[in-house]
Amino acid sequence: MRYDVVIKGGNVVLRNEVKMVDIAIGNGKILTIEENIEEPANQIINAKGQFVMPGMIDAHVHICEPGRTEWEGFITGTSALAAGGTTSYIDMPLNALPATVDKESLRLKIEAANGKNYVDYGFYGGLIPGNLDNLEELANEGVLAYKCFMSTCGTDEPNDFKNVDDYTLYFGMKKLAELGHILLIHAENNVITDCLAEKMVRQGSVTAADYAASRPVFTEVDAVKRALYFASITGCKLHFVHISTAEAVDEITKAKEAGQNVTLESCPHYFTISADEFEELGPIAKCSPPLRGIEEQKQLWSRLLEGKIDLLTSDHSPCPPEMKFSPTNNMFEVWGGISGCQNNVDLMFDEAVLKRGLPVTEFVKLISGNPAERFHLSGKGEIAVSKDADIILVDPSLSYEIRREDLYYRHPQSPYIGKKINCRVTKTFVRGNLVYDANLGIIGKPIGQIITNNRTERSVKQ
Ligand SMILES: NC(=O)N[C@H]1NC(=O)NC1=O
Ligand SMILES: [Zn+2]
Repeated sequence: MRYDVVIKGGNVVLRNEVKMVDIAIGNGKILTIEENIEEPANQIINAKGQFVMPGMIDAHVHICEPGRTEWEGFITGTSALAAGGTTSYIDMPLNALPATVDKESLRLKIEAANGKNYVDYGFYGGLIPGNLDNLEELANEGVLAYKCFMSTCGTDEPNDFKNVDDYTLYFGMKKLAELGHILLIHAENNVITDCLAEKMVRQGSVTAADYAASRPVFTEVDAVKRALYFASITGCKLHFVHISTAEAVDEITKAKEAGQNVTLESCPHYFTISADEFEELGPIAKCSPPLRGIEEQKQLWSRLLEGKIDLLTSDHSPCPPEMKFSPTNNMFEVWGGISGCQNNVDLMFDEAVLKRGLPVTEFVKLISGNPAERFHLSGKGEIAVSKDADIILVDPSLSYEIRREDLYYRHPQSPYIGKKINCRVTKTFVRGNLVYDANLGIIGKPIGQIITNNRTERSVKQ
């Protein structure tokens, strides 16, 4: 038979081993994995010396379309994802307008996304005060899970997202437990962080260090513990987003060991940018929870290397440059969110695998296998026969410097500009289609397809 693509001679990262084998692809699927595939193919890729692995599944991305497309749109955001070695992502229910909190707003998202994605995509629904009765319709329309904020969020703009109160958190969990769905939680104690922020601003303490001090470690840990308790009595499955402290990881690990259905993610910036560097970089590196001190960062690294972190995600949360600027250098006034989704794979492969010796099979679980399993993306997350051919090539000997002009974001800003990375994503295939090549850039039309929560088959609505 004639294959569409054969990837030859790479170090292929399988579930539990790395093997030098060829991969044959047809109809978007992996058809054969063998040494020396000789059958003809329309496209033969020489992967010698490179790692061939499943593409990243970035389970935490904020595409701000519709409503705030000037912050980040599907075309620009997913170009960046493809260039960074991501082949699927899940879009957060906030930062677009309206926020994705009911059937109508989800339909607007689906409509806006249609035909504009270079990689495959799914959606989260939001849990906010007042939408308990909309959770089921969101499930029926195909959301992959739900997200809520325990810290303060949102603006006064109509239909923007809102953080939960404890009533909504508890009864939202009860409802989602009935629906069998996962609730993602941004865990920070809003009362304490808001009061500390107000106090800091009142006394004119508005530097990066002051901002970080207004969101201390214990405010993350406290929120994690409260959510775990609510989940233990409601039976809701939880996933904690962007965990920034070892103590929070430890609380979640204890709950897992006690039998709770709970997972957690962290993001490259918590491992690669310290609080001191935040002070030097300024607003571009502002996020919440804030970047932590070097000692905390070391502890977080040790948790990652011990296998206690389930997923790596970007929390790509972009905005226009003017929102990252304060004329009075007031760190509390600028947007909290880091543009980073183009440098998940290379940055963390460099830091975790090349510099710290994390086995590449474990790395692949963090970026692909675990998110696929957690969110039931059944055709994805692994290089295996019959899986989608969502495949990336990573050259471990190609170093490069991140330059502004190479970023595909709507606004090419990133705390990583100028950073040298000791490996490079050279090709990205989505269901067998080459969508990015390091020498050619983004290739062809946006071919990304929607992934819905139909658990038996992936339904494609395009
Ligand atoms: N609204 C929004 O994107 N918030 C994100 N930004 C960030 O730094 N943390 C978040 O949760
Ligand atoms: Zn986020």
